[in-house]
Amino acid sequence: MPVNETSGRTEVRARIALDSQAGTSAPVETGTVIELEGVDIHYGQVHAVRGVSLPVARNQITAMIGPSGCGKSTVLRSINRMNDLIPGAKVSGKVTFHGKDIYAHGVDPIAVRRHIGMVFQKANPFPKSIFDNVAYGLRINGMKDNLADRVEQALRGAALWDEVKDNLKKSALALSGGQQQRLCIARAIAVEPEVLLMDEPCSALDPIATARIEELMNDLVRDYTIVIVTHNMQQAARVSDSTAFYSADVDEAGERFGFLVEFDDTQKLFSNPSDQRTEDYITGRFG
Ligand SMILES: Nc1ncnc2c1ncn2[C@@H]1O[C@H](COP(=O)(O)OP(=O)(O)OP(=O)(O)O)[C@@H](O)[C@H]1O
Repeated sequence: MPVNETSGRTEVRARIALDSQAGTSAPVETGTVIELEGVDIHYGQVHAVRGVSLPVARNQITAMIGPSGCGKSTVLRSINRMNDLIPGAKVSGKVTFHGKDIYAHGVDPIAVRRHIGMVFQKANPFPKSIFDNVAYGLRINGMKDNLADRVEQALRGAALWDEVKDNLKKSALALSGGQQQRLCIARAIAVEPEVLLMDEPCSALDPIATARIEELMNDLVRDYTIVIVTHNMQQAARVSDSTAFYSADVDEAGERFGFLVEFDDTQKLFSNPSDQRTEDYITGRFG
């Protein structure tokens, strides 16, 4: 059951242009921030993910669940063009951000990632100070004014400020795993993205650190749209508003591929799924 409510924020984020040309058309404000339409993803000759369509709603948490290898992370990476960094990876179909195709000619993937940030499975702080980790994206994006304030705000936003405020010059590598993951969240939100993609952000954490991140997600969703990949169905049920359940199958040629089985309101998907395969998975009969 979703534990958060969509915030009644009155402030509407300024619509964002992905490139200079894109800024010329008046954007339409809708509840959908990102839309995947018939997305296919290849790794070289392997057609790993087929025909995924789903909307991502603003200021909500969308979870992606499913068995290992069904393509959850692959789909997640397609949302901010992280797959561009994998040799041989190719995304076809359409991924739009506020109605604009993020794969269109002329769209800068770095600009996409600035608006759609990512937090990875394993915390990956740079071997730098806590301050410099958070300031890193600000500096490379030219957001150098009020640097200390921005770093503080990001650390507060990631619920880490109180723990590190007296040690900002200390190496980030000296933090605990849970603190490192919150530092990575601070680093991601410092550049003020609109969307946060989280790829199994708690899988390396103990239950206490996991609970802190879940609590944090609940706070962050007031200001950000979140998409999380998780192996943990209970986590998806606890934190998300909508859930996408993926599975894998084998085609006539014997090639394994992942696909979206069902996408629905989290409460509905876990209590009354439409598809037998979802029911089998959530009740542990998947085999
Ligand atoms: N960098 C890559 N190069 C080639 N194939 C890849 C790569 N990354 C993923 N794949 C393949 O794509 C398919 C989907 O993998 P993906 O990691 O997206 O699944 P997943 O559902 O996130 O799995 P898990 O839950 O185990 O992390 C798998 O068959 C995998 O082997």
